[in-house]
Amino acid sequence: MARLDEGSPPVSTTSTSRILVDPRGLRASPLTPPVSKSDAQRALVLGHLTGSWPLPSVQAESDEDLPADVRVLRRGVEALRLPAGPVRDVDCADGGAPFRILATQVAVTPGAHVRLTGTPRLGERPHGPLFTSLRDALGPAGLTLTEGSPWPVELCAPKDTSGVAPVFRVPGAQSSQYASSLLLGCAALYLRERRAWSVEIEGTLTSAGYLDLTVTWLKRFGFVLEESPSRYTVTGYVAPPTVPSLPGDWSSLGYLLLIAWKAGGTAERADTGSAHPDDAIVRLIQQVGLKAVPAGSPYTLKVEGKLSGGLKASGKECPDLLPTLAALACVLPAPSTLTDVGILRVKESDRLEGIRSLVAAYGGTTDLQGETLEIRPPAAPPTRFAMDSRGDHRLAMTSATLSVLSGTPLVLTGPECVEKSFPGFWRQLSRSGVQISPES
Ligand SMILES: O=C(O)C1=C[C@@H](OP(=O)(O)O)[C@@H](O)[C@H](O)C1
Ligand SMILES: C=C(OP(=O)(O)O)C(=O)O
Repeated sequence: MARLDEGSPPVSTTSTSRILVDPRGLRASPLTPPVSKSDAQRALVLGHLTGSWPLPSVQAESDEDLPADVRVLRRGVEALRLPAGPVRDVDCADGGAPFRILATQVAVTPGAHVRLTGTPRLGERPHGPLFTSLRDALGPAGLTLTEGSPWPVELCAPKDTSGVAPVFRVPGAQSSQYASSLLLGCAALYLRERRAWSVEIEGTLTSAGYLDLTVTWLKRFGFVLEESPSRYTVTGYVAPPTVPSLPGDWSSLGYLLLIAWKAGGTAERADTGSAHPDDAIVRLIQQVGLKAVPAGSPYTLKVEGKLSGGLKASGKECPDLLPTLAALACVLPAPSTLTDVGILRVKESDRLEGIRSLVAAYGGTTDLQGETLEIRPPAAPPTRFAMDSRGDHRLAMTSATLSVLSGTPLVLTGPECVEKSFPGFWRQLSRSGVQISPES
């Protein structure tokens, strides 16, 4: 598979449609995020493995608000639930976590034969260490995994894995999704074989909070684990009394809390006990004078305060919040610093390059030293700015958030990509009085 190296050219946009985002008539209103795709993906796999299918909490979501990545994962699991037979095709679209999670689930489903495909961009994101880990552990039992260029990725699962050593080894750099995917595989293998299966992580784990989220979901569904910093072992299972429900998405709440602050509104479905890494937004905005406080109704927050100083945040802790925080950095009175930004290069687009382009489009400047990006806001905001989403949902929503925070109209190319994690984003923005219109 092609590798993404530093300096790869920006990915061209997948859509040429353009909208004008005009934030000059803001009004206070309640804003609602979609269900969290990271939580829903884990819950869907675990519901499938433990007999909760269809998963009630995903069924309860309206179809139009269900993130595309959740639909991808659900389709993949449905293919695995069909009787063994012909090869099944599953299109993973642009979903990194769905693709990586499904690859392992196919590999651990006895006799499954699945061809996974996706966008060109998904194909060039790194997956090799996960494939190597699967081949090393399950190859001796008969797993075959073949890669096209880049698609399809075709897996043929062994019928019996009871004779192999019960451990997956995987590097922690590049993506936590490898380890999360393999740990969900351990849950499947534990249930089938009733023997402990482990994931061993080599080196430092990036985005560690997402593996913690996987562990939390395994426990919610009744799995027993032994944990050390580099080894996670599934050792037991006791069915819980009820099937856990799903929280709202903290990555989406990142945009909505900032928009709610500017518009004087509220953000709903904000469960601070959800264990999602992006709930860090509540703590991080305190650095610049903002405070998220309960707004009366359950799980509802409003944001109070006046902007001051600059921000510091790390891509190791909350990679998906960095674009949002970069938008906030553009309207702060002092420079901000984002550290460990290298991971952003291998997301749905080269987000490091995307953030730098957005800051430049808004008139600010950036300075990249190694893995540290300094963002300096412009002395005076532009009267209007333009941005191309490059097919990346977070760049689209981040650009719109900057438009709202600064009161500056935005011409955005490629707005449809929000579908991946937050299909109702433009509807929510309209509720805050933002005018969205086609731009020719
Ligand atoms: O496991 C997950 O659900 C995710 C893990 C993170 O990816 P990496 O671990 O590749 O940084 C995050 O960026 C992604 O949006 C979702
Ligand atoms: C990186 C993301 O997702 P994934 O890796 O699942 O494509 C994201 O949603 O920002």
